[in-house]
Order: sequence, then C-alpha cells, then structure tokens
Amino acid sequence: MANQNNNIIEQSSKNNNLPKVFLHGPPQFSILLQPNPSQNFHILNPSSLPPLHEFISLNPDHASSISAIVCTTLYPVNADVIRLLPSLRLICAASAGTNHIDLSECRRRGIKVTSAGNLFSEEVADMAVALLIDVSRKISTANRFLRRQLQIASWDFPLGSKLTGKKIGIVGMGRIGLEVAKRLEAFNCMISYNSRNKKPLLSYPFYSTVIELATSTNVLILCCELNDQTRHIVNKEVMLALGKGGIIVNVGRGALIDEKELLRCLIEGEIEGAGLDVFENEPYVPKEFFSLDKVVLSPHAAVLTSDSFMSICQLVEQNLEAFFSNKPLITPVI
Ligand SMILES: O=CC(=O)O
Repeated sequence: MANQNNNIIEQSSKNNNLPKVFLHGPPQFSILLQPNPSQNFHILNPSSLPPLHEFISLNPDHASSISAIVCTTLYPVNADVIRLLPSLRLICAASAGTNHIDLSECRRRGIKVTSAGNLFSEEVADMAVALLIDVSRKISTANRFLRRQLQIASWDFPLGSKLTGKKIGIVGMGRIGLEVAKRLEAFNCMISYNSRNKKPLLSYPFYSTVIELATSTNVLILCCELNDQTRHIVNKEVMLALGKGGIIVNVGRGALIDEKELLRCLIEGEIEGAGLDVFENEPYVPKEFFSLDKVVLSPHAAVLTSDSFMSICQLVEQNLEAFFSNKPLITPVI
C-alpha cells in the first residue's frame, strides 16, 4: 500500500499544476468510473486505492491539494469528510440522489455539487417494473422452488397475482415516476400519483397525500427523493390503507419507508409483498427480510448497468471539464 501511495504522489507531482480530483467510493467504483485524462484536472487515484480517510492519513499534505471529489451513495460526504478537505470546491455525485452529501455544509463552504440528473431514470423505472412483476408473479420464488424440486413435480406453489389492470400509485412524479407510468400503461394499469404539486399536463388522478393514494390503489411505487418532508412518507397508517393485497416497490431511498413497520406488516400479512432496491440503513439490510418469500430484494442495483456507467463517466468528465475551465456546470445541484 505504501508503494502504491508513493506512486500516486510521484504521478501527481508530474501534474503538480493541475487541480486534483479524488474518486471517493468502493474499489470497483474507481475501476468502472474512469474519466479520461484531461488537460484541466488530474485524477489522483485512477485505480483501486485506499479510501479517502486512509489516503489522507497516509498523505496528510495531499488533503489540501484535493479540489474535487467524485462520489457514490454508499460513501457519505458528511461535514467530517468535507472538513478533511480544505481546498474542496466541487463534489460530483455519480448518482441522481444527493441525500448522502451534506448540502448545507457545501453551501456554507461555497462548494458546488453536481448529480447524475435524469441520466438513470430509464434504468430505475425498468427496475421498478421488474420488481413489481417479480413480487406479483413470484418469479424469484419460482426460481428457488424449481431449483429445490429439480422438476415440475407438483403444483404446490403459492399463487401470484395478475399485474394487468392493477391500480398503481406512484409517489414522486418526476422523470422516474413518468417512465414507470409509461411502462405500466402498456399493462393497462390505472395510474394515479402523489407528488409535491399536481402536474398540470398530466391526466392521471392526483392525490395530495400518500394515505389517500394508498387507499385508492393496490400498489405503491416510491420514486421520490429523500428529504425531511419525505422521510417515512410510507408509515404504518399508509401500509394499513394499502391493505392486505397491497404491494410496495421502493426504488427511491430506504428511509422513505418506516422499515420496522414494513417488516411487521409483511410478517403479519397486513400487505401482500414488497420489492426493495433500497434500505433504511445501507449497507445494512435487516436479516428478517431474507426469510420472507413475499419480498424481492436487490442491493441498491437499479442503476448498475454497463450503459449507465458509460453515461455517468461521460457526464462526470463533462462536469469536471466545465468546472475547471470556468464554464457552467452540466447538472448542477447547488
Ligand atoms: O440510487 C441511485 C441514484 O441516486 O442514482
């Protein structure tokens, strides 16, 4: 590791005049997310290297040379991380959501933040529909069942429910919500939604509260961002309003749902099932979920496609280029 670090320092000293960028994420992240070499900035860790804290404790002088970081949702950029980097001026989130970044601290320090914008909306909408089909038609359960039985020996298999014609409630009618609606229209589903405001151009029924939406639908699909207004937007009352045949799909953020209540409602049969790509305290996933056949789990993977990595890599590069050549950012958050 020390050798690896010396190499970085050697390499970066050759680029001493360029602003330094640190890729802040798991090892695979810095392998997959490789902006091209640039005349305007220098990537400090172009291959899998120690995490930021370790890197800085090994090279304290380097902390003050980092002007920008590129980050993922699994690695929070809280005030403690920001404090480690006195010269930080830009954070490029390789995600649509920025709830893992302390935006008020960024505002206070005058640090700019960019996100993936709408880049992943189609992938996330595909995943929402896939999870819904899986939960309602029990595809993962069937897969496990057949691998255990090795042949179609009996019809001893729990019945699924038909998706065609279902009443779907979408929470958050931004780009992802719209893409989900478009896909589910092909299944003759009846779409209604809740969001901050009614969208004048949409003819789908609008409900100003999630509990009213849940009362009128069979399925809730959570596509909104996590903030103080949306934390636990799906609570016990909402789940009871959705009712025993109800399915919840979450491709937003885990804390949109009160996870303890979700588990209780699933175990006690208050709702039918759930498809979850996100969890309240990631990377932790409550072990009780693993024994529930009515839940389909995915490891925050809705955006993990080779296509999305190619696009985010380009977008990060464009934002870095724009920032370091004093041009407007492509996808600014603040
Ligand atoms: O969760 C993924 C994202 O916010 O892009």
